[in-house]
Amino acid sequence: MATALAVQTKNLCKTFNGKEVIKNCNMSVESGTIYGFLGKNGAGKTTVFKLLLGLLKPTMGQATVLGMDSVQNNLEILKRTGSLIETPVFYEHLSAFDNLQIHLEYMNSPCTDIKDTLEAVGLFNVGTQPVSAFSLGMRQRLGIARAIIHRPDLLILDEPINGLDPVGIREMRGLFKRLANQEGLTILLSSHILSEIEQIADRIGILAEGSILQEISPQEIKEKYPSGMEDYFMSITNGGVLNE
Ligand SMILES: Nc1ncnc2c1ncn2[C@@H]1O[C@H](COP(=O)(O)OP(=O)(O)OP(=O)(O)O)[C@@H](O)[C@H]1O
Repeated sequence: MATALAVQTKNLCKTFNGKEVIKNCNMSVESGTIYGFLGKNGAGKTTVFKLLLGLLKPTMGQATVLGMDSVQNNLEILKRTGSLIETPVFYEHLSAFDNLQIHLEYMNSPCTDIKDTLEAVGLFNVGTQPVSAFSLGMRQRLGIARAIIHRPDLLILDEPINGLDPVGIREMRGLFKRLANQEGLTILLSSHILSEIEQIADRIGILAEGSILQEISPQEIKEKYPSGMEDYFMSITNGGVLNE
């Protein structure tokens, strides 16, 4: 039986000012799985995320997200997707609760369990304190809460564990796994923390200079590189040669 794909790109290309940043990028993300997106700084991960969300238009090629074309159906895609891209922006003078409420109104979502969502991301007892008083990690947690609160089908998270302490990283890992395994969400996330991607991802995509070099499971990496993810990453992004 064919597996449903939540995300598929075909020869996706994006050029900025004559510079080809995304080049014939072909990726496939199966529904209900966690896909870890790896690549060096500047490889193009955030650009791919923006193309999937319809926030950028491809120069060539196509992205299909939840069965829809990223350009023609970008509003519908945005409705059914939760995302955390770059530094999240909030209404600074308002509380976490109020920020989420405004987001729900904007998304026209019937969801009302704001308190539960705040608890799920570990924002207990933040009460009426304004977001301007939040630490970096608290802002990241609120960004994740905003991405999940309207019950999306797809989560696109750009470096979601940035700024989180070890407890927060473990909590978010548990949350993402629960959302994928129990609620069937598809999660596409990037991180530079290889061990985190290894622990959480069902499948890993390696982006280098705008193209997908390989899509592979953590299990396959373990078999091919018993020395670990770091050696795998160094080798694959260095043309198959290990950088000593
Ligand atoms: N709006 C833009 N205009 C011009 N160049 C851009 C624009 N957005 C991204 N780029 C360039 O595209 C390349 C890829 O950037 P991108 O942010 O997608 O990489 P990344 O893989 O997410 O990097 P990092 O891991 O450092 O976050 C970089 O060279 C960047 O300078």
